[in-house]
Amino acid sequence: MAIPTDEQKIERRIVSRFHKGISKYNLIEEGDRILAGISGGKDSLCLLEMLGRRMKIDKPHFTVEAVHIRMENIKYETDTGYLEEFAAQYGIKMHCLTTGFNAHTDTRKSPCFLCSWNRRKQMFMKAQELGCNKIALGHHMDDIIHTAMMNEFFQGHFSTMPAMLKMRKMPLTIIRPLCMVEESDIYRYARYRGYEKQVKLCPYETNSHRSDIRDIFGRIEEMNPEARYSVWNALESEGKLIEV
Ligand SMILES: Nc1ncnc2c1ncn2[C@@H]1O[C@H](COP(=O)(O)OP(=O)(O)OP(=O)(O)O)[C@@H](O)[C@H]1O
Repeated sequence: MAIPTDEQKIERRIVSRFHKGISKYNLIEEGDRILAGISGGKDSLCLLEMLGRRMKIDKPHFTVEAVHIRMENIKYETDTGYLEEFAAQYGIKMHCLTTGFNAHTDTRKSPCFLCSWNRRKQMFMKAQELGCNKIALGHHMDDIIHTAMMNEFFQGHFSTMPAMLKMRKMPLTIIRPLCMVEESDIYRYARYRGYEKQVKLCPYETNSHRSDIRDIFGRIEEMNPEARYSVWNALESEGKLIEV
């Protein structure tokens, strides 16, 4: 039997962790209509590829459409043609929407907050217009762990972005199917697969706390390579990964 290449090993690990996350947290059910949020970065492209491939497997039967949202007041140079073609490979329709916000109308809120709030709002509206019951986001295991650390150290509570979150006020559920996939695998897989890097020119993009936490957690993992599983188990045993 042929020895698997490094690319094949990473691919197998991503596919297996993607399936594990879906079944463990029951993220996809028969008849689901999923809208995937695609920024154009490696994580959401990987999400789209995995959903597209999973969709071809017989059970559960579900459908996927994708949405890419641009802010008219932010100089984002995403190649929408590339995103549409990428999605089309898997038989997925990509909707490209443009919206905007005025950072001067509410100076109490940061531009990042306003941008992400508006993006979410557009995503919810599009999902409802398309009759989707779920929205899939490309956050992976590292995002979920770093968020837990940020919430603990800066907000004073033990919580994170859950793998599944049922919205209370609308018939929508947010799912994070890459929740058990590690960022380093996505990073290497994206390079092997030649995912086109999108140019982000956000004038507000400074997320120093998050990148500091990433560095600190990297140090912790050098001390204990099992640290991520420890944090994950703590989140799971405290019921923080599913909100229904
Ligand atoms: N402009 C956008 N349009 C649609 N969905 C988006 C957009 N920006 C972000 N998202 C969704 O929100 C998730 C988290 O966004 P964030 O900006 O934190 O991404 P990220 O960690 O840089 O990942 P990615 O590599 O996918 O850009 C993305 O994976 C994607 O599912």
